[in-house]
Amino acid sequence: MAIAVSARSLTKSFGRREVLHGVDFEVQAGSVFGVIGPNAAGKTTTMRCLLDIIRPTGGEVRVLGVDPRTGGPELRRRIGYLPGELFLEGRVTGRKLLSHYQAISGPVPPGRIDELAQRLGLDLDRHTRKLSKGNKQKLGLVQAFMHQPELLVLDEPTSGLDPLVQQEFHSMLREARQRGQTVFLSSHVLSEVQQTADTVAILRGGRIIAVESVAGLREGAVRHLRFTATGTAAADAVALLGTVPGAGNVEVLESNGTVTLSAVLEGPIQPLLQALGRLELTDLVLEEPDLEESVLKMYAGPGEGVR
Ligand SMILES: Nc1ncnc2c1ncn2[C@@H]1O[C@H](COP(=O)(O)OP(=O)(O)OP(=O)(O)O)[C@@H](O)[C@H]1O
Repeated sequence: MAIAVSARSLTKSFGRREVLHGVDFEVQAGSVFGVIGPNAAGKTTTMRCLLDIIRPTGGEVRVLGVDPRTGGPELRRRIGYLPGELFLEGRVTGRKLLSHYQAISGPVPPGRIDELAQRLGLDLDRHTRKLSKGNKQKLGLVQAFMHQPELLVLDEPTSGLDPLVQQEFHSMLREARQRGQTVFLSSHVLSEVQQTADTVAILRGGRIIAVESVAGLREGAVRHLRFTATGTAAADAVALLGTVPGAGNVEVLESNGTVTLSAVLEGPIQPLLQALGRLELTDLVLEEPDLEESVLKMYAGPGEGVR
């Protein structure tokens, strides 16, 4: 599959201080790639290198097959960029500002700006400097998405958005992916990346410490489960669960001829389902995996343990 964005041994220093220490990654075309990491990890710096807002000190970057240093306006038009901090101080309406951006970004399908603004609940006729933080963010999103670019680079896209608008944004991401657009986004929040990305990279202290498929993370993640069965002895149910790889922390409650077991599962669910198929179940709850714990393990450096 084609690679839409790549970085090889990317370094960036500000003065004598190196903040990216040799970052490597590849983003498959048509995928959603999420970079998560704590404050000052280097997420914004990496994105700025991709857009040639700043220049790398060393290493190699390719964006849509081009070196961003030589891509110029032609490459810029193929990208939609939402910066982490938007400065919208002009005395213009959102509509006017977007039509100005349109001259730079290239053609926007008719009706597209109004459609996006309506979906996000943004009033385009208000002056930009009077907009709240969340509404400025919406304007930034419309600007990034409006010309349906091949690549979307989104720095903390949901920051300041309320949960309903976040949902709408997630739908916009899904649609972009279905259209074959590539998305490179950053976030502090794993749950967001978990919902939207195919691949997640963990950036910490200017280094990529892990790149994982979200499906892989999900498979290795801890899930909580609970089930109730009839016609079985508690000891037999516990023994059965003991045959499932990755099942542990088993707790049992027996009452009125039913047995309720709760446990955690750290591994694939298929063996669990096979084992449970041998029981007469009256209830089963298998929670959505919490990837937080898996990622915390990655955040922790050698000897630091999980915080
Ligand atoms: N223009 C600059 N001059 C000097 N140092 C900078 C500059 N831009 C970023 N830095 C430093 O580079 C490091 C990485 O910053 P960056 O903004 O890339 O992190 P981030 O992962 O995006 O963090 P956050 O989540 O807080 O936005 C920080 O220590 C920051 O202070």
